[in-house]
Amino acid sequence: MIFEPWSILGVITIKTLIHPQVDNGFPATAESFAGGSLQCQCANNPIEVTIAAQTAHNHVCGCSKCWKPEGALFAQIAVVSKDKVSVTANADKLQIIDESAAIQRHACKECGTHMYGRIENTGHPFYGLDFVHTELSKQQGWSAPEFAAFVSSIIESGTAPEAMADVRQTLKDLGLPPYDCLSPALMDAIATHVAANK
Ligand SMILES: N[C@@H](CCC(=O)N[C@@H](CSCO)C(=O)NCC(=O)O)C(=O)O
Ligand SMILES: [Zn+2]
Ligand SMILES: [Zn+2]
Repeated sequence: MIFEPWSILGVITIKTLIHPQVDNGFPATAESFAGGSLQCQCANNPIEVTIAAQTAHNHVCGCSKCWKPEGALFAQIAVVSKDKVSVTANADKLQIIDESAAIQRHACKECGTHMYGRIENTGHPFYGLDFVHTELSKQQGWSAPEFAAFVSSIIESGTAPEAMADVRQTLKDLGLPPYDCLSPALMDAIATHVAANK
């Protein structure tokens, strides 16, 4: 949250900030968009990851594991088939943050930016999909965010529980329905996978 001095008649307005890519609205998905590249935040020799497809299920995520830019309350993250993801520059700078996590996040050793998250467990409902932060791309047209996931989890990273009503209302106003896990469509997909593998 920040205090903004654009008050009218001396009333100070408090705006809840979610993520720089959504705080002032966001462009719609470009239907003909077919991919682009992501760069880490190093000034020299940035890692480049090329994504040869449009992304899907873009969302803001409040979990403590997804990479967030400085000062953001949420991460913004989408999925794409892992077959469409390749490291095209400075791969030697990548390291896996936590090998035991379901989503293994490959991050820059120098600037800390997460470049892609990969699921190695072939039995995981989302095996085959990589998690990527399209805000790291100079191209425009990536799939637009659709919902907010793991909203209550921001409390784990220090947000006061009393702020949650404002956070949820801000997300609704932005057109990002808030959920405390994933969206109903993704939760249904997980449950369908579990049922099919009993
Ligand atoms: N309260 C926890 C939740 C973490 C969590 O379960 N995150 C999800 C979503 S990440 C992308 O949307 C998940 O699938 N995590 C698996 C993993 O990170 O390996 C917290 O905040 O940490
Ligand atoms: Zn870097
Ligand atoms: Zn997350």
